[in-house]
Amino acid sequence: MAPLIIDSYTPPVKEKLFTIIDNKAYDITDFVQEHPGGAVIMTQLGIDATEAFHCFHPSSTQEILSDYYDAELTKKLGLAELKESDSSFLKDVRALKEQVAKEGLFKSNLLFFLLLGLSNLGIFGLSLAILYIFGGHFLGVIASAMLLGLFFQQCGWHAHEYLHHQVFESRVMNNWVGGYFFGAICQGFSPLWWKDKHNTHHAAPNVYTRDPDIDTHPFLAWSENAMELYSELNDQELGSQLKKFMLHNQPILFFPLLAIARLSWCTYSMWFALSNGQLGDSKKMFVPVSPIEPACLFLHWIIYSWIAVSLPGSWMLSLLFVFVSQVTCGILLASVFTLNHNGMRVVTSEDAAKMDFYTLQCETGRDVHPSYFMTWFCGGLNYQIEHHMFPTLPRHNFSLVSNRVRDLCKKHGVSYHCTGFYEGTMEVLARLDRVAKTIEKGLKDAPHQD
Ligand code: HEM
Repeated sequence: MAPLIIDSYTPPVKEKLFTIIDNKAYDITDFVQEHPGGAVIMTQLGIDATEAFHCFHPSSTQEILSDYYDAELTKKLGLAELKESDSSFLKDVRALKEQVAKEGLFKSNLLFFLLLGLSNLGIFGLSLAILYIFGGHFLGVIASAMLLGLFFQQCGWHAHEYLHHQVFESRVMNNWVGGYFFGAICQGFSPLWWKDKHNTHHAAPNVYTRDPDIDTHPFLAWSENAMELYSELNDQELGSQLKKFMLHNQPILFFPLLAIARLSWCTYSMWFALSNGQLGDSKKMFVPVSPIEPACLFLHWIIYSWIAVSLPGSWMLSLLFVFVSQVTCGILLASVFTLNHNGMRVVTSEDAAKMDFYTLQCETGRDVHPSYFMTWFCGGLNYQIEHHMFPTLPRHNFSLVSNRVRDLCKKHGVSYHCTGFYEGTMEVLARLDRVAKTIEKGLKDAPHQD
């Protein structure tokens, strides 16, 4: 199943950073620090990046690719002898992608996205109207704040699809409407922080140490591989005791943690935007952040604070408004988000290198049975497998390709998991429980060092 036979050629070129695109090797040693897409490029070092490359770039990037083509590297890699990928699944998915493009399914219906955006702004308007009329009563405040939480959640989905370039052909328009407007001003998330994290997740979903979405230690451990992170625990230290407590109770702590997810993402966003993409970590790769980002984020917090403090009742009602809107959004966003991959197979980098790009995407993703409500509520992310295979496919066309993806998976014996919202949530909790128990047992059985 291995997509390209590059492993055996790796040793002579270790000193260079390279990646393979369409059977050619590119020397990206000096380019990685300047890469406009940031650190995601590091997930594709020394491996076949063909699919990832075509997923993320406009066709214009192809023109600058030749600047990095390395004849010497190519010679060392013996690329002349490289044969085409031997994964029949990969070939079939490429053919499906061509067919889907031929049918025009990558083209978005702008009216659909306009109505979707307007209906969500309607939810915001309703939240404000309730606050205006019933803002002096705690029930009115709770109802308004819950609607605001729903509005925030839906803005997250809008930002997601625009920043995957599903909507407009113009990347600039997608970045403005989805990134600055829905993402930063309405939702309070930095579009670049999100892209940096989310695109890395797409390039390496559920790959241990590479996918930032499963890097939730010490709050939640998603795979037994995380055992190594607990091996140094010392019962005398408060920090260690706390980590053990979190691990032991992770299925119970899961929902309270979801509730603070939004605040955590907003904090990271602001930090990312103000630290020019480095999050205070000097080793993190530089991502140039436009000053428009922090400006939009400040605007978000000014408008939000203004709404909260201008409530007619006491300051307790203002606090209630903030609390309920944050918790509602955190739970609504994260309960969908965790269903996408959590509790599904987690692989090591070595395992991932042996899988082709699409097998990795299918086997680590979970679909949730679609209905009009579910697809709206999840922002189309209930078609997670299809979304990962074709990230630029607009939400309204997922249903037109999902059967074909499922059939291909069946034909090639690749896992395709689709379940209900409740059953998926139970799977996530069961995984948390199993991982916690396995790690605890491993720690108990490990020989003690004196
Ligand atoms: C030599 C190889 C590469 C070159 C020359 C290159 C070049 C670029 C350029 C010019 C952009 C800006 C595109 C735009 O204007 O929208 C970009 C963005 C990006 N690149 Fe690369 N890239 C390379 C490899 C990769 C690889 C291997 C990955 C993936 C895993 C990757 C992921 C991305 C992502 C996620 C973005 C951000 C896209 C967005 O803003 O929506 N790149 N790259």
